[in-house]
Amino acid sequence: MDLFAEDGRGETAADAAARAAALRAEIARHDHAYYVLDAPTIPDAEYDRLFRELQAIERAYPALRSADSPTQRVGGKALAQFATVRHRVPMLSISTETDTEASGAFAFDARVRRALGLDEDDAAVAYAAELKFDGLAISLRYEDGVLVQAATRGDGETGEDVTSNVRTVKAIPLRLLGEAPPVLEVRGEIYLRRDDFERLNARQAEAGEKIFVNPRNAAAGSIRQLDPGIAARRPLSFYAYGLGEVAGWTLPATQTEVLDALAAFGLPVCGHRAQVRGAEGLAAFHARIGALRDTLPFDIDGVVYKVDALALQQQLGFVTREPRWAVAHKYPAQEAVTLLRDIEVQVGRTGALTPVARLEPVFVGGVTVTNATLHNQDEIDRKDVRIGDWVIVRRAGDVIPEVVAPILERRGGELPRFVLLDRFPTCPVCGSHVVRGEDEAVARCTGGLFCPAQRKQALLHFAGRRAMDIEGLGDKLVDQLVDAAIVKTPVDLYRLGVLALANLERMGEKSAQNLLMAIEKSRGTTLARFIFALGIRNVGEATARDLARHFGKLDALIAADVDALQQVPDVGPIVAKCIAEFFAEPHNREVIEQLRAAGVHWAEGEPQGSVAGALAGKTFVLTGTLPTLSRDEAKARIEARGGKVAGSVSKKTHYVVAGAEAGSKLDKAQALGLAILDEDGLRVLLNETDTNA
Ligand SMILES: NC(=O)c1ccc[n+]([C@@H]2O[C@H](COP(=O)([O-])OP(=O)(O)OC[C@H]3O[C@@H](n4cnc5c(N)ncnc54)[C@H](O)[C@@H]3O)[C@@H](O)[C@H]2O)c1
Ligand SMILES: [Zn+2]
Repeated sequence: MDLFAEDGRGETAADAAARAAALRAEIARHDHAYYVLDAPTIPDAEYDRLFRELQAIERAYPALRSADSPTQRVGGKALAQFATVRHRVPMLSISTETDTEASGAFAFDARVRRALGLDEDDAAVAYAAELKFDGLAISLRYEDGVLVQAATRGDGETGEDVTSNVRTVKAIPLRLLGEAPPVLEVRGEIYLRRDDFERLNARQAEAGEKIFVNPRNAAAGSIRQLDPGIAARRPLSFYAYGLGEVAGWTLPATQTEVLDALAAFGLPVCGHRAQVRGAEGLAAFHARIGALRDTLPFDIDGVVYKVDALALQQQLGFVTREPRWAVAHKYPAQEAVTLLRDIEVQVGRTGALTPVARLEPVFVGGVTVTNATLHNQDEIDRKDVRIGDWVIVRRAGDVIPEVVAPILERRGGELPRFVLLDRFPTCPVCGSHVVRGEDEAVARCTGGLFCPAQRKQALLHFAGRRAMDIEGLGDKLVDQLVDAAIVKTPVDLYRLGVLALANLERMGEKSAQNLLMAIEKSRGTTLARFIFALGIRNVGEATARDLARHFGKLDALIAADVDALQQVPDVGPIVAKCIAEFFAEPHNREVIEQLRAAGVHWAEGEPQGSVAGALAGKTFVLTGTLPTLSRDEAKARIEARGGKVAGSVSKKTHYVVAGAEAGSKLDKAQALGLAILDEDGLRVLLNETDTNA
């Protein structure tokens, strides 16, 4: 027989029963993922919607309200691996004011006043207003001032004994300050700061371990670790916000004084709290903290209002799982679900391609978000995000919105994996080909000389003192020239006239003339400088010099394959690949041709070939700082030619290479009358100075 047929609602009641059962099953699944596994699969806002729907059905059909409904109890469940702790004073949940606007404060105040039997003539109620920390509730039991036990909330009646993990949290005192009572149970929240969370996740990713969805789950996952050694390595924080069992202590009269007392015992109590009066006071606090929220170093999901007087709290009491004297007043959620419509890329100043998610617009963290970063291909693979997925988007603080994870249960059928290089074999900005090094997470546009996205960076490098040395062509000028589309590639510099410059802001005739002269002067250069000026990835000044010496002529370098390039001392497979890829891009070769046609020139030489063995049997000692070579570079060069580098000066030393601030080694070398070289002298010996360098 249909249980609900007799209430006259027939179909509807049966439907409601089916819907309630489905919701309970779904909520139970999410509770397990959230409270037991610390790995939710949907954002809290989504969960809250399901929960409220179930509450609404149960209100309409009270017969459906079963003891096992998630609406009737506090969420968690103890992990079997931990010993259980019976809470002598239950740890409850807090009801949530669904309205995120100021009116939420008025609704709560009205309920409190009604329950206390106050009318309009009665004075405003005093409240303690606090932050709602987004972490894990914990109960700390101090006996005679010593921490003896720490427990999670669990189902509110029994929690998990996590004492050894909690002992590793530095913010939690192991012994209270001052005259501590025989028994004092402190309730509070263990949380992770946002920066600590980012660092933790970066470390987890590097070690190939589980990535946490948000700081709350990371904090909960850390405290519910079976190995306290792991908890100890997680930088957890703590704030106290209330009391559990207390014995041998006269309670203060208000929540405000309770927190003052806890602070005096040496427990961390958050400074963002206030004692306020009436709904207006609550609403003002909500607004003030709302404006501050993004700048806080940790996540909050709202504020908590508590009736300040403990006597009034007692009078108000509890309903099922929640006290009547407190409420959580939330802010717009920092996580939301939306559809991932497409993945595009953004090309950075250095040519790095960053995948960007194009989203169905969604309101999250107080703004409408349409784009979110996906970081790089590795992240996309790790999260297994695909175009067409429903995804969780997170925007917390001032951080760029991020796609956290796809909701796999909502993936309709097979979606193709996203492979950046397949989708973008060429740069969307300039059409040059895109490569990704084996050792690199990042894909890059190879059109360094040509790509508009890389223009400013490329020009600044080209003009640099150690490259083409164009004096006066700095940041601001490059910005102006590029923004006004006067200069697109370095070739345009050699086509500049006074007229084009005259239109620029803050550019007098004198400085225009000077700049043109500097550009003119740079036409005559060396091959080594020119190669360096091209801005080939991983080709620094020293490598450019090696390449110039080894190949002698630019065309020989352009024609060299990866094997030929690796014949050059210090050029390994990665650098060789970067060079080959650069010259393989027709856009780059075009710009080089145009530069030569514009009169940029250098003396070409003969290839120097291998220089191995030239310094065989010679011993060097390095001291002080050389102008361009680091200690390691100098050593590598000497050794590449068969020489030896020793640590101390003796009669057997052949050469001492001395740079700035050389110490006692130089004195000793002088005393022994040894040959002393500066960097230029060393280069002569290394056969590095010829017309090309
Ligand atoms: N995404 C999911 O799958 C999923 C599943 C289950 C629960 N949830 C989320 O968990 C929350 C419900 O859990 P809940 O029952 O723990 O309620 P709650 O977290 O909303 O509120 C109660 C808790 O607030 C904390 N709190 C923070 N600051 C406080 C302060 N100043 N004073 C007192 N308490 C303070 C305490 O830890 C307390 O246990 C909801 O936000 C829900 O969305 C999400
Ligand atoms: Zn490009």
